[in-house]
Amino acid sequence: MLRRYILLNTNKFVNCRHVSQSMLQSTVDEKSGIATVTMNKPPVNSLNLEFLDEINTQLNKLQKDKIRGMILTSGLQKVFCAGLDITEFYNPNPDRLAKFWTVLQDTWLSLYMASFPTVAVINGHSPAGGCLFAMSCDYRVMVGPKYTIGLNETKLGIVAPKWFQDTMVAVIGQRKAEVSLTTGKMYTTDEALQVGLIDESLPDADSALKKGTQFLNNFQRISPWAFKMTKDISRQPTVQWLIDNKQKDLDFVLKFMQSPDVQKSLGLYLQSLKK
Ligand SMILES: CC/C=C\CC/C=C/CC(=O)SCCNC(=O)CCNC(=O)[C@H](O)C(C)(C)COP(=O)(O)OP(=O)(O)OC[C@H]1O[C@@H](n2cnc3c(N)ncnc32)[C@H](O)[C@@H]1OP(=O)(O)O
Repeated sequence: MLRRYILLNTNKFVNCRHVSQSMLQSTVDEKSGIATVTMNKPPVNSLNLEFLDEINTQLNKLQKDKIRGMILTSGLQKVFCAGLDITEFYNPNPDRLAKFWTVLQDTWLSLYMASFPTVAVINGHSPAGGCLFAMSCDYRVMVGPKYTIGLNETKLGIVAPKWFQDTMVAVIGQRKAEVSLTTGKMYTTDEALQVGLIDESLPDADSALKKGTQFLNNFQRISPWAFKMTKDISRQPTVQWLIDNKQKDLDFVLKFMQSPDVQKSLGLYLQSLKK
């Protein structure tokens, strides 16, 4: 269904096609063909099975609609995305955990290999899976200086899977990624800019959205086909492992997450979050 829609929040698009509205709001600017996808799952945009499924469905729809670019951002006050929903891992139902992990794999492949250019406007904290989503976009603009971003899995007593790690290596390089991953480092906006984890830092969400749009406008004069082929060649080494090893990756997660030591660490971490 198409209807005129004015996006509330900080984005000020008029003349937009409203694509969907639930935990995810998506609007397409009719003139530029740029979609703004806003995650809106209070309190922290944690990625559970249903939310991931919705994100993946939306990404596939935008691809079919042949949009010219996408901004991924958050509708929440101070969190871009808190990463994977830890309750999916704690005392899990194995069938649900398997579905959850498979949808995560598929969503990451859809985002990382999107046929259109993508920008993450990181308008809040972005730990773990939130950082993965941001790193999977083609450009990152972060609102500073008070938010943090990074792959903090070791701090939870868990391990970032190979494809999370490879995504970080592709952005900041092997050495910096190794130190960052082993220490579970959360970077401030300034540190993230210095290390190359983000491309730009802006003082407020409005200017960050403008910057993101400016980046996407670069592609007005670039053939979508040339863009996609170039991105595929550049990203193929990072995605190929997961494409070839989806079942192996899933089996490992199922085993790892059901081990008593990991469950104990997760329980303690969840408790500390509640405090
Ligand atoms: C082989 C490998 C196998 C598996 C690999 C698994 C990989 C996992 C990658 C991940 O993404 S794990 C998730 C890691 N995420 C985090 O560590 C983030 C934790 N959260 C925070 O640091 C903070 O919540 C925040 C900075 C994002 C926001 O802070 P604030 O605005 O102060 O909110 P609260 O901390 O008060 O949280 C509100 C509410 O939300 C709950 N919550 C927060 N994060 C999560 C989460 N990721 N999953 C589930 N629930 C979360 C928190 O417990 C609070 O709940 P209440 O019931 O107390 O309201």
